[in-house]
Amino acid sequence: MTAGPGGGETPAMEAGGCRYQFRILLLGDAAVGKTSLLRRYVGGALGTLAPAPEAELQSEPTVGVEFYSRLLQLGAGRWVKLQLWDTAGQERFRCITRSFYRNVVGVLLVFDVTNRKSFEHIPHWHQEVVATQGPDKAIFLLVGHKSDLQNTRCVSAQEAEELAASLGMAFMETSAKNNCNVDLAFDTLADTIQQALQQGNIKLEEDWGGIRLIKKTQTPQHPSRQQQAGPCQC
Ligand SMILES: Nc1nc2c(ncn2[C@@H]2O[C@H](COP(=O)(O)OP(=O)(O)OP(=O)(O)O)[C@@H](O)[C@H]2O)c(=O)[nH]1
Repeated sequence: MTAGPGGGETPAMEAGGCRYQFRILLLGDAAVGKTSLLRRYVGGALGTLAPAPEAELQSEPTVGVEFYSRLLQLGAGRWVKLQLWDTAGQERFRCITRSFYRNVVGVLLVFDVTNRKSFEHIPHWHQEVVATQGPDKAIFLLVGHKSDLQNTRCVSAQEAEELAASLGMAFMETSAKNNCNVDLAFDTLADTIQQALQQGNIKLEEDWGGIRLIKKTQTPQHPSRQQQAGPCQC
């Protein structure tokens, strides 16, 4: 898989078009690193973020939901637009973030490997989405973030893998600081969604925004970031 910057059209895009849009949500407790992970992924497409000094990672708590996008080539000239929704982990924004659960096809459930509570809350985050969407609608990936902090880790990879297996999803560790597995996490989720779509396990539905067919003219001009307090209308 290769990723494009979301800007200028490549020959592959011209040939294959950007046919699908996958909506992907990042969920997890406050300060687990969702925004940093997402910015690293979107920034990586532009080639502007080399492994960064820690100061570049720091971000203000997310207010409501923030939107990003990135183009991704899944092979054979097939491009998808990933619409990436970064949610606030703070409880006071929960009513806003919940309104976004229904129209997503992919969810990165993020915990901080140095924060046990954030790991223990993962089944709750998972259940919130499943209760809104019904089972087997969204594809989940469990992400143990801040893997660079080995000395203060309090969740082992093995127990995270066991939790992921019990919830029927894959598990991966990432670090925005070291740029470890960041692309791999998003690309793996997108690839799994694409396969589910091809196999008919996930279907396009008119009244569901998780996957959309989009025209070439609707491809994003730049990786973008917007902030909204209500559901996206596009
Ligand atoms: N060591 C380390 N710190 C990180 C990493 N990713 C994020 N952080 C730090 O973790 C803190 C929280 O990061 P955010 O990206 O704002 O976390 P968030 O989950 O988006 O937080 P909310 O918006 O409040 O839900 C910041 O101080 C980041 O610098 C990482 O990979 N390694």
